[in-house]
Amino acid sequence: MKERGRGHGSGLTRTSSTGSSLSSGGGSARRAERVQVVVRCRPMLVKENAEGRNNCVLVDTVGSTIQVKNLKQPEQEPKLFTFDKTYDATSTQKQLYDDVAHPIVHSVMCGYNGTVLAYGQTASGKTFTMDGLDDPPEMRGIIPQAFEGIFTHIQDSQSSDNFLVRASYLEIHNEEIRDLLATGSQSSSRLELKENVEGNVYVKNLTSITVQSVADISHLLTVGKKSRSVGATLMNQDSSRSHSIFTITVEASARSSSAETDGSMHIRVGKLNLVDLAGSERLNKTGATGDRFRELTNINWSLSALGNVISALVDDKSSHVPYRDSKLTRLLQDSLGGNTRTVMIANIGPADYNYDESVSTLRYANRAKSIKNKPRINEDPKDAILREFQEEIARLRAQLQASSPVLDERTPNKIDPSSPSAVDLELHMQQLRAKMQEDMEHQVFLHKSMSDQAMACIKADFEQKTQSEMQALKAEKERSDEEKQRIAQQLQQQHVELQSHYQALAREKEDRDVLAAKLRALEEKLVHGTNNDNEKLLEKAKQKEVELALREQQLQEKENMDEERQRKIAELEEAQLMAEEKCNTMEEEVEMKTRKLRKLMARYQQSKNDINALRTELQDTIHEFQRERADMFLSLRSLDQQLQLKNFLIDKFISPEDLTKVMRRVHWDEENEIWNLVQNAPVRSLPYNGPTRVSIDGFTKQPLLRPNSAIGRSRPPLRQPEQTLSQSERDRYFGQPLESATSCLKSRSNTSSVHVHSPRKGAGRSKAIDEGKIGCRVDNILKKDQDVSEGRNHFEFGDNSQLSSSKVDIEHALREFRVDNKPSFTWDREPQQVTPAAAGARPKSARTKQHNPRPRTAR
Ligand SMILES: Nc1ncnc2c1ncn2[C@@H]1O[C@H](COP(=O)(O)OP(=O)(O)OP(=O)(O)O)[C@@H](O)[C@H]1O
Repeated sequence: MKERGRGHGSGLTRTSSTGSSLSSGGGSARRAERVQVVVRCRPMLVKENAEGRNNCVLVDTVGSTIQVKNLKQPEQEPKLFTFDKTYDATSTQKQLYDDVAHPIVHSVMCGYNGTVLAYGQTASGKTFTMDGLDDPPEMRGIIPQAFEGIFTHIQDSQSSDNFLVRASYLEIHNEEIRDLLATGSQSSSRLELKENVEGNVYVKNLTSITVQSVADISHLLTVGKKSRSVGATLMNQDSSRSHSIFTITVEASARSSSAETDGSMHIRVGKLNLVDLAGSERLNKTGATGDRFRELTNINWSLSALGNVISALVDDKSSHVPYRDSKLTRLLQDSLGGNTRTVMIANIGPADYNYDESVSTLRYANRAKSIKNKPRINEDPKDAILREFQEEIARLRAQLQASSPVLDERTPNKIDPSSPSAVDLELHMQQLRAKMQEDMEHQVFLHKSMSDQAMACIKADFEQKTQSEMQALKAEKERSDEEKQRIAQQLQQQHVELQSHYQALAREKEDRDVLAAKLRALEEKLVHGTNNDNEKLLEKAKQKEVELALREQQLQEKENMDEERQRKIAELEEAQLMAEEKCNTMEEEVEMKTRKLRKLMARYQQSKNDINALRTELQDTIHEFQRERADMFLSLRSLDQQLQLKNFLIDKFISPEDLTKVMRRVHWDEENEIWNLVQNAPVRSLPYNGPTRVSIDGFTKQPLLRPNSAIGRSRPPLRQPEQTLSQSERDRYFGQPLESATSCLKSRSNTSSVHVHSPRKGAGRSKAIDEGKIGCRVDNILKKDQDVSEGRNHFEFGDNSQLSSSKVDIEHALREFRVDNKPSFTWDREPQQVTPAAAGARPKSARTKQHNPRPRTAR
């Protein structure tokens, strides 16, 4: 795990996953359980009501069935489907959450992986079900309600339990994975899928942010939603053009409390995937063009890959599950047939004009019902981040304790209290002086009353005494001066010691502050339970477990009862038949046989009905298949046209030598599924004998064909651009000035116009194929806008640094071309003057800009 800075508000922490797998580690084994499938039918939209659409869906919420009637063929029986639960237009967001998502959220808090996946046609209510509306609160969808569910669970847990909650948000748009929480330049970069040693798929460098509250995680959802690819379609004003996955990872550490366990701390890691798939749409129904066309092709492709995975999972004979067919199926690998509790919510609309799509959605969902997963608790996985955090917190705490201040021990030696201080000595001398003064005054008083002799005696005595005292005092003073000096030295030394001690203390305090801040930051990332009432908690946990067990039991019982009922009916019928067979009388026999016959007739009728139902189903499937085939054909045709355009451009503007050079350097990047130009690559030996056309997939050679001319005009020579290019040492793609290409084009334009066959005409296409124009590919043309109604094709080019100068050449040339349904391309003699027809054939932006990068997806 790699820290990438702080996020919003109260301590969100960004991390990037580098392969953490949640399903690793020991886990308690569980029996296989079915993917739960529920269906929600939204109410009629205002637009649909205004258009006078009829309702063709009948939802039975009690019997969990749903019937769809084809109002165009009233004689046809309605199609009946049974699911785990069905919800009609009156269903509330809370009802959906409580029934469908709450059990999954609860499982995630216990260490299971869980997935809630919304599937359905465009505008069927997937985003409404998953995200809902912010206001009023009861309109919030499953995702915001799950946030509350998770943090309420944490609050209700014991205060000794620690939780680490992380969130990530990604979208798959046009088969590219984008990080919806990334900031700056990273937000537009596409991410790679990786697989770790345990075979778990993860997204490399996906931002994962630690959150501490509902507000934190809701903020992430809001931020991510702003970056999501959304666009208006004929059917939905705010249609999601990508599949989105909001993932919440909850790591919980709790002491095991059961009698069998040792009471040690365990970490459980649950991962909740909240998936809002992009809506399926028929290509011919939406009239999508340009970017929308490309998006739709990708959406339908990945949804059909998901359908194939579902089919393979429920088909006992199938030994291979094609998870690798799309990014979506790879990311959902664990949710479909893996270690995850999964609920699929199939959304449909009630309007009759969506009959086909609704039936198709219900069929898709019906198949998913049979998928079996094997969820298990992810206990003590090796790579749990919570464990790392807890170990780090313990280490920091120990470090902090060890470094607590020990001021007393380290205080420098105190001054010896027995040694007389200089102050005391001064005081002592002053007292002595005062005493001497007093003595002298006393002597003067005595002197007045004594004889001279006595006086002389006393004086001599006094002087002697004074002298000796003075000497003693002097000696004392000398000692005191020495002492003073010693004390001063001692004081200075102590001062130095104190200084260094204070410095050490300051350093220590800084270290402690850093440690404390680190500890605080780590502790802040964890969320704790707040409940200390153990008995209440245990009771609550038990109650929840009982509820969960009850739910499971009810489900199991329902399944068992169905089986039992079927078995009993068969047994009774058998017994009745046996008893009846024993009847002796003719009458009884006749009666019995009549009954038998009736029964057989009933069975026959039933079988007939079944066969009819199967026949209808087969017809529906064929119908559906044909529709899909038509869609596929449309996309194929579009791709074919693009291919022909690229071939045409290669033929006209890239010399065979250049092409050979490029072919020697191109390399297919398996991982990213793109072609790259490898610079300084060892040159592959490729025999080249004169003008050659090369196809990417085999370096086949064909004689170079000069371009055809328009009727009545001479054919343009290829020699001049060839010469220009052959004189150049370097690849034309790296640095050949634009002017040379332009002049080359101009000189070619002086000769004549170029005539090629329109790719739309069958004869033209086959001729192009005959002439070997198909077979080359350059992937620098990024957009083709097909305006079918006007019968024109627009071509635009995007940024591709590796082929930039070649792209500019081609773009420049295209500015002078018009491509339309007529069986020829017209190339004006004067390239700067675009004919009115050509002007109509190109979007304005493409004509006015020299370099026209691919327009960004609308968000
Ligand atoms: N249960 C519902 N109750 C009321 N309105 C709903 C319900 N479900 C969907 N809608 C409305 O239907 C419209 C389309 O819904 P939504 O955008 O959720 O569809 P979608 O399936 O996500 O479409 P797309 O795949 O194009 O993104 C929205 O205006 C939404 O408010």
